[in-house]
Amino acid sequence: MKCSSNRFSANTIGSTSSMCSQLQQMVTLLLMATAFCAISVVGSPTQQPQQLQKKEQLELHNHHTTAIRVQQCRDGCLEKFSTKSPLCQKMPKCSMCLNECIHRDQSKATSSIRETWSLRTVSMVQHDSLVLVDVAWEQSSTPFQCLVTWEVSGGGLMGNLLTESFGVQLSLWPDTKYRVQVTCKNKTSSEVEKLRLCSPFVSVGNVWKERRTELGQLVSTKTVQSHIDIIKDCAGKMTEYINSQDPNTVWDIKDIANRFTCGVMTKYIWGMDENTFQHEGNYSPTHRMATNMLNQAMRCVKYYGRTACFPFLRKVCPVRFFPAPTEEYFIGLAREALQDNELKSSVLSRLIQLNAKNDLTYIQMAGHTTTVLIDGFETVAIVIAHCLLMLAENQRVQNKLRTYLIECEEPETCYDITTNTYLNQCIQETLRLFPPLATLFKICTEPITIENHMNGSKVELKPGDVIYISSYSFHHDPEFYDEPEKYWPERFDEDLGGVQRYRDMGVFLPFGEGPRMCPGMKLALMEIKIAIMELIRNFELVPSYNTRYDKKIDSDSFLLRVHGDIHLHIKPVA
Ligand code: HEM
Repeated sequence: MKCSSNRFSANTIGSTSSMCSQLQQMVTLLLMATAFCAISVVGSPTQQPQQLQKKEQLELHNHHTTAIRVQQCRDGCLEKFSTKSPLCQKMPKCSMCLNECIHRDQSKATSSIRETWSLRTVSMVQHDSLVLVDVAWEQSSTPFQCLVTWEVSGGGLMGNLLTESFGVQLSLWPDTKYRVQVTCKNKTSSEVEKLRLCSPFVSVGNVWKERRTELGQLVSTKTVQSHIDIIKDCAGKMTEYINSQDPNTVWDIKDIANRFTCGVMTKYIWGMDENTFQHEGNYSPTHRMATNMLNQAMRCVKYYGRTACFPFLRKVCPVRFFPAPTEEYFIGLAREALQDNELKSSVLSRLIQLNAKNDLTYIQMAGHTTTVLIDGFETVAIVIAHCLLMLAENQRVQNKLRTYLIECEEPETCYDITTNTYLNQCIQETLRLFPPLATLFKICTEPITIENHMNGSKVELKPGDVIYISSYSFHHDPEFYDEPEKYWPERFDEDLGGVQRYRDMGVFLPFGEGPRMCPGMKLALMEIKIAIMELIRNFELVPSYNTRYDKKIDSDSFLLRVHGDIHLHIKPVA
């Protein structure tokens, strides 16, 4: 009897020995009359398909591909552990890498697998010239997919099958020693990804606190302030791009705004200079990936809406939030950028600092980079586009803003997002009319009774209740805002109480409210301000023959935005 193990038994090897003695007793009894069976449990419930492929490769090319093995091992280590870990990092240590990796995997493994699953032989019965062996493992509430492989010990004949049940019957030769392996992966987590789960948006409890604190450092006031020049530089490229085209061009300003925010984000996060304005009629590689990622996320949110009453459908037919190739792309990007000796952005440096403190994995670090990108680039672009549309339609406001920007005695105050300038008022008024996230979702954590002051009725809420708050409804309610459909930035004048007055009433919520309030607000506002300043100082925005005046909202989008393209003329200021 042999209980063999394998490097991919990362989380399981430790348990094998304890199971082994159990099995030995059972098997010894049965085997005397029938067959020998050596069983090892391989893998963990969360193992990814990619790892399965690696395992197959590893075993198939056993003697020829040491280099590949070492590389795979290193990749595995870096994903599982962290950049801090000296494990598998340096070329000279390659030969030791595999052993160290296995060793570390083993020590990590023991506890987790014992809690989660174990493998056992239920029966072995001789039937004619074969032995029918029932092998079973523990049931789980999460959908699993398991690959069962068996081979004659010492190499040789092999069979395999894929199952979603918790046991299989194998037909084996008698008097033969077999090695049976079961590798399970959690269907949900492998098909519905790694990066999304790193966002505070989808986290709760202590995990949320950790993720939120980490992310907060990547978008803190200090970090944002230190990136003003980067944002200005991208805004300068936007001006050059517009100037390089025919002044009579009818522009799709959503597209312009998107190129701007994507350019800012690639520089802000990875320190990469991808001039997103150079790829005319096309997008830069990162812009393309980000767009694919976002579009799929939007489809997924829609799917969640449609299945709200039948959540079990999501288990039967899971839909990815981010497409797998984009996920691989951004994990690769993060890994490369973080391994580079010269860290090219302060976000990367912060991630390394966080890693030193919290021992983050590559996936977690990559997760933070995609959170900043995906939560930021489209929302910010939409606000810029809507603001430009409003300014084009309201020449009075546009002229007043331009005069203010040109005459601004202390240009530095323009970059201060807290001072109540006319620029800020124009942006806030845009956010009021078009809050990109028009509905907030909250989960009740303690019992509370909410009273309707209009008619005295009461609603009792209990922990776990989901609350939807329509910021859009508050923003458009004539009870709080005079002529709510009018674009009138002066409503936020300091003399009238400023934005704070509406926030105090709880009726101005473009970035949400409470502990879950948007952590990217400062970054978003800084980008919007710099883009609007640049364009209004240099250009006049004029509606074109096909500008949408009806402001019909895109009913197909999770983010609130005007339907279709937003067309405008952008003419150099005379
Ligand atoms: C104009 C642009 C943006 C708008 C209008 C916006 C709006 C919002 C809103 C309304 C929420 C929900 C808040 C709540 O439930 O109370 C939110 C959450 C969030 N936003 Fe933003 N956001 C913007 C840009 C960004 C940027 C640039 C980032 C990048 C870091 C970001 C990251 C997040 C994250 C991670 C959450 C979840 C926070 C949590 O659950 O703790 N957002 N955002």
